[in-house]
Amino acid sequence: MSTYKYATLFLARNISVNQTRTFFSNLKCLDVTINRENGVAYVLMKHPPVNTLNMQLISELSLTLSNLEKSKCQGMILSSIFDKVFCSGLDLNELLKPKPERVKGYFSTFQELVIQLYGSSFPTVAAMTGHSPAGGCVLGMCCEYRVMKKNSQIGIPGSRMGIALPRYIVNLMSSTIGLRNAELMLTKGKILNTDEALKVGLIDEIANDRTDAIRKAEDFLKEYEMIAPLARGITKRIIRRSIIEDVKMNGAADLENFVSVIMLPEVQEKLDMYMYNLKNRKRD
Ligand SMILES: CCCCC/C=C\CCC/C=C/CC(=O)SCCNC(=O)CCNC(=O)[C@H](O)C(C)(C)COP(=O)(O)OP(=O)(O)OC[C@H]1O[C@@H](n2cnc3c(N)ncnc32)[C@H](O)[C@@H]1OP(=O)(O)O
Repeated sequence: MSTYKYATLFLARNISVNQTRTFFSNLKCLDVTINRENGVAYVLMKHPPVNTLNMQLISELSLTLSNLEKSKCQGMILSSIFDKVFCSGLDLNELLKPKPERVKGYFSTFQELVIQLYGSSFPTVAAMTGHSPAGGCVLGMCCEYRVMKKNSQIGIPGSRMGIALPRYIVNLMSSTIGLRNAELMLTKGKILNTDEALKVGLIDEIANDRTDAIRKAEDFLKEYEMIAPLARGITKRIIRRSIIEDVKMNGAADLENFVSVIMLPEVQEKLDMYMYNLKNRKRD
């Protein structure tokens, strides 16, 4: 990230660059810094133009989470350097005309990332600086708290793309917004605006801009400063155990099933049309 962007991010919140340290310098799609004073990690996605989850970004997120676990970080804010988009979801190019082994590896890496983020021992907040469709929504749901910038959109359009979602994604959505809302949202492939998302509990707070989103994320983490990390972590794992265990038990079969559906000609046709519409839609 440029010095200018660091300055705007940190100075806006009264944190000087000297109070932070760069955690990794060799990441291509992420900026990771840790505030020395409170041990909070800022993990900012920076994969232009819209933080599409290609293999590199997924792998870097996974590596970063492993390292944050080892470093005993006190909390993590997952965000984006882009003002309009938090994360545009999985890379549609990976889903179009895929080789079975490649697409299997891709989904398996994403599935592992989901479990890692969902099961992390430290508190996690998504400061969603903009749109968060599909995989972006999933990253947010894996965090414990979600702040989203106003006038953004969030949801999982799987049904609209002709794709039945894997079981762990359905479970994740159900545990976030309840079974009834999840059923309505996922069967329709509904995308919600910020107010609708707040109403069903898909997000917890609305922010005016990215600085406000980060500040609200920090406020959430501050509430844990006086809570024993071990007790907190164990409690979180107990609450989240059933989804994690379910993926361990059924993830492989789920994946096989999912890959065979993705390869179907009618699904490929639908995805192709979806991509065509994305490339040719009127930009706002
Ligand atoms: C369906 C598969 C189910 C798999 C289930 C497996 C696990 C479950 C996980 C949950 C489900 C995940 C499924 C997915 O994540 S599939 C991806 C779905 N994502 C989307 O539908 C988002 C599509 N993108 C947008 O709506 C917009 O790009 C935006 C994020 C709102 C940003 O709009 P804007 O700022 O106007 O930017 P552009 O639209 O111009 O985009 C710039 C550029 O990037 C390309 N692009 C955008 N998103 C993707 C993507 N996900 N994959 C590949 N490419 C993407 C876009 O086409 C533009 O390219 P060009 O400049 O060449 O036109």
